[in-house]
Amino acid sequence: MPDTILIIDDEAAIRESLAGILVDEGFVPLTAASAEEGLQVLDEKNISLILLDIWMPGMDGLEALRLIKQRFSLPVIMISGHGTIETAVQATRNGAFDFIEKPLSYDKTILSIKKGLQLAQLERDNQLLRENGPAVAHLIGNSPLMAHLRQQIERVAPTDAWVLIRGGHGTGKELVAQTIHRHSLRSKHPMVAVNCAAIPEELIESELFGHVKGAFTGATENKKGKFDQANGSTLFLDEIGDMSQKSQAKVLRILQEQKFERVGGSRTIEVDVRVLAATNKNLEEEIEQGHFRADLFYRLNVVPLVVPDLAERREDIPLLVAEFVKQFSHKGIGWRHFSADALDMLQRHHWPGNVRELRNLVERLVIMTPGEEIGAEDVALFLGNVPLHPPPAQPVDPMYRHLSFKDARRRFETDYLSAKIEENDGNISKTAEQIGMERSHLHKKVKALGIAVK
Ligand SMILES: Nc1ncnc2c1ncn2[C@@H]1O[C@H](COP(=O)(O)OP(=O)(O)OP(=O)(O)O)[C@@H](O)[C@H]1O
Repeated sequence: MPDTILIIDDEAAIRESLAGILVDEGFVPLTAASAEEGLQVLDEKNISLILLDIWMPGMDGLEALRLIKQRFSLPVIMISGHGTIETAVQATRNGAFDFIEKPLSYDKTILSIKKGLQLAQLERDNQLLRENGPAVAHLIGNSPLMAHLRQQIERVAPTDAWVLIRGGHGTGKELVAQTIHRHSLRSKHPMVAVNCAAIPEELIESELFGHVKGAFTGATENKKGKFDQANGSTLFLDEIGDMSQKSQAKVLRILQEQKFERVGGSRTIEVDVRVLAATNKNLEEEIEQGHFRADLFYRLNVVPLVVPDLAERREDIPLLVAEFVKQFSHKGIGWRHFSADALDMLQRHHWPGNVRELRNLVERLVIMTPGEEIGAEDVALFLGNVPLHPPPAQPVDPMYRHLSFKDARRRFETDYLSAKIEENDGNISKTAEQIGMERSHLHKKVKALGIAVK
């Protein structure tokens, strides 16, 4: 989408010639004949950069620059016919990005505009990276379900299709969205994420679409929404099932026309945004109950992705544990290692909170276990009394398969006691003590079973 550049200059000839140059270079020019008019345009339009004359009747360029910088973070290039070093220094101090002199050189002006736009984009990206936290993790897991999901991601990522990601809490829906974005043509800008469930219903619209000053109590300034921030990039709408009907209607319109209006505003804003949406709600049920728009659901669900519950891909648990141990060790905790029994126990847990629950548990264990090895006892301590997924039933040992219960028991007792007595070199007292049995009782058993003692 082309950048819109605002030219504020009282000389009509300058405005016209600059506008012509800008059109030739693929920008959209807007013009204002005074600082006051320029400030008005800024309130109403989505401007990427300003060319601002210094000497104008009424409010001069330096004062306008001060007001603009207070309210917007936009690159401003000052232009002047009577440039002096002092005014240039003053303008830079007030936050001007560059200073060019009349008569304007075509090349210099375009170069300065391009640099200013690049810098603004870098600043926006940095801001988003700061807001969205550290670098994105990789999707771990080799189970057939994860391999299938990865294939689907690879197929859909480079297209511009909107995607609905479904799955339980903490299964990794946001990570899937990040992975799609990272493999998309929009990946040079950060993805913008919004958790619709975390924002009070009355503020969702303003958060997503922005608002104009005075739209509601507390709206003291014009504010850009997440759709503006994500222009040219990807917007991740988490918990889309929690969005109000009004917001759903607006999102549907963006999907169809890439247009929306700010809260309280009448101007239509065009954006180029790809939306990835996620939900753990049953949207079909929400539609039936009249809470979710069927048309939005069908438009979003063109490429449905389902992130499986962790309990459906237990084979991924050892890999995930290894990855999380690595992440936490980097935080200065030191290396830990999970014993085979501990991993087995983790694989039998039912994980209602999915990967997030596993990650939190590994973090707690890594911090709280003093030794290097984390054993099944440590895991049991932290998992508490939560019922474990029962281990799959083992087939009956062929040795007992055709015996009655009584004979199988006799066979087991004979084998077990013979082995234990041999281990203790035929010493009945030592054996009884080791296996927790009365000595006299063991004697009777040995006799009854006909075990030969050396
Ligand atoms: N396959 C995976 N590989 C590595 N880490 C994962 C994986 N899946 C999830 N995680 C991690 O688990 C945590 C939860 O994942 P995420 O936030 O993506 O889940 P979600 O489904 O969006 O959760 P919610 O439903 O609560 O919004 C994050 O720290 C994420 O990095």
